[in-house]
Amino acid sequence: MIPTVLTVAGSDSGGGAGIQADLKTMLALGVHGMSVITAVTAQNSLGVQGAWELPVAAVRAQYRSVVDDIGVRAVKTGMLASAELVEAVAGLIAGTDAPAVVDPVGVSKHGDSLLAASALDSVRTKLLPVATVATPNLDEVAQLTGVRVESEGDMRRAAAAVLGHGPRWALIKGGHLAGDAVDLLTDGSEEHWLRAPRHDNRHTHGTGCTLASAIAAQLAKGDSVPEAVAAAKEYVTGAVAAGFALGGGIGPVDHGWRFRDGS
Ligand SMILES: Nc1ncnc2c1ncn2[C@@H]1O[C@H](COP(=O)(O)OP(=O)(O)O)[C@@H](O)[C@H]1O
Ligand SMILES: Cc1ncc(COP(=O)(O)OP(=O)(O)O)c(N)n1
Repeated sequence: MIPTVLTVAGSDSGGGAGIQADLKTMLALGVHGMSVITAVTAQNSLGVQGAWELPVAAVRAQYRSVVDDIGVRAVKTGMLASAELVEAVAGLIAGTDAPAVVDPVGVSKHGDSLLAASALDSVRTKLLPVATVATPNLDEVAQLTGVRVESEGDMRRAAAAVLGHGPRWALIKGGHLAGDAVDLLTDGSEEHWLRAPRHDNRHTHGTGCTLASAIAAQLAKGDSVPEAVAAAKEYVTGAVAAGFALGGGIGPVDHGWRFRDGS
């Protein structure tokens, strides 16, 4: 049977990040993607023009509809917007027997806030403890732990600080550093460095959502966490290399790159 994966995230009307990126990634990796929408954004290549949260009851109802009937092999979370939604989703994940990939989305590439400042504490104390893998970028590491990463050497300290909040694994994404695109995956005892060439392509909208969804898809197919992250890194690297211009600003990564080049 085709593995099922659930994304709990916000909608990006431009189709490059959020729910739309997640479902495209899941299709590309051969799993059945399903969604719980937490917020709707009016968004394009230039930034976020508006955002509206859904009521907690609507989020809970979507989650229950999917999990109680269809079932999930992995869950991925993205934009959760408010403390109330973070806490509700953390509670739902705690009651679900499936690995959870938590992308603690804080701010978009354009600098638009996607999470209320008042929700940070709930992310630390409620959401990170139920994560199988947490995938913060460097801005999110700084927001959540106070650790500033300026070089690869700082990434171990960042990972230790994230693990201190309870996820089983931390994946520190070095996408915002100069040089190779290097990420660090660790559970506190094993350490895996994932290194890929940095593609000199400004069309990188959606990298974080794509990586987290790819990890969830691979976990649903039965990979271990290190195997899932390695496969997801390969997928996102190809998607960044093939990112394309759309609108007047930053275009999306290409979720369909494997179909287009025939590999
Ligand atoms: N220009 C790039 N070339 C290759 N890989 C990249 C590039 N930018 C980001 N990545 C990779 O994309 C993934 C997402 O990282 P990042 O962009 O930091 O996340 P976010 O979208 O949450 O800010 C990471 O694996 C990172 O190393
Ligand atoms: C609705 C929504 N969710 C998440 C994001 C952030 O996506 P990310 O993959 O981190 O990509 P960038 O925004 O950094 O390009 C978003 N923009 N919208």
